[in-house]
Amino acid sequence: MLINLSNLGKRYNYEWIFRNLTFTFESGSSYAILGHNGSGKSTLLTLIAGHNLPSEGELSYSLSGSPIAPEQAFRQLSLTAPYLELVEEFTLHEMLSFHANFKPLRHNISHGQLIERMGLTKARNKFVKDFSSGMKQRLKLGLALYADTPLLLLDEPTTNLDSEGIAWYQEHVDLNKTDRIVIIGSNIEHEYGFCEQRLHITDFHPVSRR
Ligand SMILES: Nc1ncnc2c1ncn2[C@@H]1O[C@H](COP(=O)(O)OP(=O)(O)OP(=O)(O)O)[C@@H](O)[C@H]1O
Repeated sequence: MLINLSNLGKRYNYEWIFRNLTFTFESGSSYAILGHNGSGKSTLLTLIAGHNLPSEGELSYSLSGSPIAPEQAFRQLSLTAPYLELVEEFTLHEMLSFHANFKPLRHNISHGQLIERMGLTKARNKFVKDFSSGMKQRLKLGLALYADTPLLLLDEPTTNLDSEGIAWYQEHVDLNKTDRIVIIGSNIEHEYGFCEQRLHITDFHPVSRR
C-alpha cells in the first residue's frame, strides 16, 4: 500500500493546524507522528483514516499499484484512538464475532486464539462495559493489530496500560507490523521507539505557531 499526502493542510475555523504537508507512507515501514499536546497528531491520523477532510491539498491511496477511492479507504485500515468507543453491551466473545464481520482476522487466527493473545481468556463471557480501562485498551489494540488490513493507525496506543500491558503492546505490534503501513500518533517513546520513520507535525505548523 502507498499513501501520498500532497501539500496537505487542515484548518479549524480560522486556525491552521498544519499546512504544506507532503509525505509518502509505504508498506513495510513504521512511522511515528510526533509533536506536543495539541500539535495536530490526532488530526492528521483522522485525515489519513478518512474520518476528517483536508482543508487544502490532496491525500491519495493505492494498493498493489491500483488507486483506492478515498471513500473506500476505510476497508483497508484498522484504527485505535482514545476517542473511539467499544460496543459495551457485547460480551468479549460477541464483540469479536461482530467485529470480524467487517474486519476478518490476520493469518486466519480463531477468536479463541485472539482472546488468548490479548490475555483476556478469563473475560471471554464478560460484558465489555464491565472491563477495566486497561482491559478495554487491550481489546481495542487486539482488534486493530490482528485485523487483516494493510494500514494500521494507532493513536496513543498505551493509554490506560500498565507496564505489563505496555510490554504486551510492544510484543504484539512487533508481531503484526510486517508488510503493513504502521502509523503511531504519540509523544511517548515506548509507544513509537520501533518506528524507523519519524514525522514531526510541528515542522508543518504555520510560522506564527512555531
Ligand atoms: N473539531 C475540532 N474543532 C476545532 N478545533 C479542533 C478540533 N479538533 C481538534 N482541534 C484543535 O486542533 C489542534 C490539534 O488537536 P489534535 O487533537 O490533533 O492534537 P494532538 O497532537 O493529537 O494532541 P494530544 O497529544 O493532546 O492528543 C488543537 O488546537 C485542537 O484544539
